[in-house]
Amino acid sequence: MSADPNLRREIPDATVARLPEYLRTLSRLAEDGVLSVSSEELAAAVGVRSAQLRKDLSHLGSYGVRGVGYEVETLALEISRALGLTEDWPVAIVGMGNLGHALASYSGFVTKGFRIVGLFDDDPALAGQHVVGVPIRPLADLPACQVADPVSIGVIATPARAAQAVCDSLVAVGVTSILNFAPAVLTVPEGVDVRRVDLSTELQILAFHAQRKSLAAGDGDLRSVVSQ
Ligand SMILES: NC(=O)c1ccc[n+]([C@@H]2O[C@H](COP(=O)([O-])OP(=O)(O)OC[C@H]3O[C@@H](n4cnc5c(N)ncnc54)[C@H](O)[C@@H]3O)[C@@H](O)[C@H]2O)c1
Repeated sequence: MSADPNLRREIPDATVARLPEYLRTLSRLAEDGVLSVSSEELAAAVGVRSAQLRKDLSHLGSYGVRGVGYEVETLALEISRALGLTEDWPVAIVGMGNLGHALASYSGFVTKGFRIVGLFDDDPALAGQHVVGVPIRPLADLPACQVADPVSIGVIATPARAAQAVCDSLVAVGVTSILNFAPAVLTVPEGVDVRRVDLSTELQILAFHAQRKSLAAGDGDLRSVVSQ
């Protein structure tokens, strides 16, 4: 049942994208005192086929036990390890407006191994304020902070027009993982990973599917509204 850390790099991206969902479900089961779970039960709870789940978990070297299934805590630990969540990930957030405040205050980060070590904003009115015990500093302080407590992951929550410059500042101090909330496409050197979170894209995809369902149900009114 143990996962070989060397297998990490061989886990397909599509599987990696499903692992957080498996982990979330396993954590809920553990909280409910469930000790073991079959692949069918876990797959149903997550909303994937059980063959898919078994294949995903086999990439971690985790095959379960016939007739018993998977031990909930062991599997949760294996997935956490595969995702790198058993390590400590120091995070800096740049842009401490509405979104930056909400992200910094989200306690779920802490329990998943992400530790906020730096909060940055160029608005002098925010300088010196504390969120979750961390002071907000101007971005010019980033290099000094990087020496004191190096950042692994940078989160960009500034307006789009500032995002590339902020990204460059993060890359300049050696940050190689960036989560970008700004609606801007960032250019980064090789070896730097950028993931973009875009709520409006997700909403547009939902709207597309909602429209499809309405059209399939013969809702002619919506068709005329959409085509205007
Ligand atoms: N991805 C999503 O789903 C999602 C959701 C909401 C908002 N957003 C985006 O997140 C960003 C932040 O949104 P918000 O509502 O928090 O905006 P906001 O205006 O409340 O906050 C932006 C903050 O960035 C700071 N800032 C601007 N330029 C900076 C720079 N060069 N260096 C450091 N700090 C700088 C500003 O002083 C401000 O405090 C926007 O780009 C917005 O479009 C994304």
